[in-house]
Amino acid sequence: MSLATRFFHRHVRRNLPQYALGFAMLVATNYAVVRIPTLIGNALDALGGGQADALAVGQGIALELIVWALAVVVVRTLSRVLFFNPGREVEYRVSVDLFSHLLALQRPFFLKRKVGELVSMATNDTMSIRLLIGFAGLQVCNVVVAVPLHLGQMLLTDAWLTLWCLLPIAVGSAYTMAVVRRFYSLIRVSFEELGRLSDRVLESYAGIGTVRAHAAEAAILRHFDERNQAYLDLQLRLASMRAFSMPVLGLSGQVAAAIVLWVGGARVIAGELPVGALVTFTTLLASLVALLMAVAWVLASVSRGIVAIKRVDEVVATPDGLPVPTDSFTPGPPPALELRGLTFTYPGADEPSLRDISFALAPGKTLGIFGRTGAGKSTLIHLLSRVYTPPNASVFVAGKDVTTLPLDQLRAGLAVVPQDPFLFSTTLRDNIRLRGERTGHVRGEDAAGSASSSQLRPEEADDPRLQQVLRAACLVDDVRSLPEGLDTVVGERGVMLSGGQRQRTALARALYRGPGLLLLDDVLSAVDQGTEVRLVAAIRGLHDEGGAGLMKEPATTVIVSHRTSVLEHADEILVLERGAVVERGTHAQLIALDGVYAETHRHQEAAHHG
Ligand SMILES: Nc1ncnc2c1ncn2[C@@H]1O[C@H](COP(=O)(O)OP(=O)(O)OP(=O)(O)O)[C@@H](O)[C@H]1O
Repeated sequence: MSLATRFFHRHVRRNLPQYALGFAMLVATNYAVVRIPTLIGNALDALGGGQADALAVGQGIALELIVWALAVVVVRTLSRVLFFNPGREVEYRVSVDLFSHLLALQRPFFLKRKVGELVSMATNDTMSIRLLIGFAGLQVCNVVVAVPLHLGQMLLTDAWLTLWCLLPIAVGSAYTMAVVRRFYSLIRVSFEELGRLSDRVLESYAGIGTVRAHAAEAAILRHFDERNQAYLDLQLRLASMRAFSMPVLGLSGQVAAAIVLWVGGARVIAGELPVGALVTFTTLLASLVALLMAVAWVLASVSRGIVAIKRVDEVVATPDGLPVPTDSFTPGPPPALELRGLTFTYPGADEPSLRDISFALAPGKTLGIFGRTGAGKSTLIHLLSRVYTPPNASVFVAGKDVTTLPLDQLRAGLAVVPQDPFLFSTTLRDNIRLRGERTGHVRGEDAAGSASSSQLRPEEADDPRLQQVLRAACLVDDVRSLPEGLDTVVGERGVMLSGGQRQRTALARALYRGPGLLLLDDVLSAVDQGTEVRLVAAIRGLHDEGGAGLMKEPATTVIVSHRTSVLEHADEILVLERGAVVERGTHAQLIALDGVYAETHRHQEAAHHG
């Protein structure tokens, strides 16, 4: 199926009735527009003919003119509404389509495409599509209706004159088409340049703290200026192309008008053409030239719209890269977790980041992952949470190969707290509740109560589960010190919070969902040792605080850390080096082994006590 057909079926087809009605309105508008000059010509001929009832005839025609003019106002307005509104609906559908597909696309896609480029696409390109479908669609349909009607009426008025004036108009139109073709090729470049410009702005904004800390404002401004200048140059080239094409078409219209006066005037003098017919003809010609000039203008919108449709389609047609699920998964009780000889190489990398990793973790048990920086710890978490897809038959959750499971089902049963968690610029409460629902093996008493919304008012802050989670994540004192407590808006990406508070908020978010599988990627790196001890105890004890715990059973937990104190109570610890397991066992076994883990433990203990 071609892109045009696909786009039509997906986004435009359901508005066909409106377009059909709008088209009928255009026919009516143009019929009236063509009829008016004919009436004016008839009135002039009646008045100049010297008959006794000339005045009455002229007045009758004047009244008819008023009726037609009013009709034009009504049908023209309707035709605009019937074209412009669907244009907005199409823009809405394209935006939803693009956004939902972006949500489905996986990490490798976002490594290739810049955020600014995608933001520009979601705003600038969708707007260009709206202009194509609404404004340009109206103008193009108008021309399709109006040009034959105008030419038909001109031919009826005087065929010979019509042929004469078509010549310069054809030359002007050919020139405009050539300009439009060049215009089209530059539009794509201009869209890409705008994407790069947006990306530069976003990146500078995101890194504004670093820029200021290094007094790098001038360098950043210079980079921005380069992109901005490139964009400006392109826009100026496009504007001058458009600026030239209009007057050339206008000139061809003036030449045609001069020919009409020259040739037509001679025929009027020779008595071969009534004056009224000449007036009708020149009015129709002026209207035709105005139409063609509007088309020259609209063709720029058409070019932009077509380029935008292609660019958006490239994203929407990008496969999500996920294997087709053949099995299903019901989020619920803590699952068993197993790795069988997992080896993984990042797309485009030469060396594997994980080599032949195997372990089996029973439901509710805790696995610790220890290793130096770059050892592959986060990669393991990425594969368990399926940020990247592991090779077939290497990662098993509840005995099922994760590559056979639908991603949404798998993710509904797990919670991952990444190393550098993301907070939304909303309240602390909404950041913790996030989806306003829970899916895991949570206690029954409040499972129903808070599933509905993330819009709790302050007086409803006593969602018991939220309070439990705040205690577990050691956030109670922090919440008290915030100006509006849980209703404090934490700023862009949580700038109002410290690194440790952000980490604990992300931990609270994960615990709130009561996941069966909990994946913690070095989440305690920014908290002090005292808080760490309390957090570890809380994560381990969530299920058994004398029946008041968050979960019925302990979650199956994978916890990554540089600190041996965090991993002390894990049921098994894997020590990774350059992607491979070099030591494994419980804390006590690893200390007895006296390898890299034991050595680090001694250093950390000495640092802590010394
Ligand atoms: N997207 C990627 N593409 C290619 N290589 C990557 C990618 N992400 C990580 N790597 C490489 O994989 C290896 C393991 O990285 P990983 O982030 O898993 O280490 P880590 O143990 O979590 O380190 P740290 O403790 O510093 O977070 C590193 O050599 C890293 O350069």
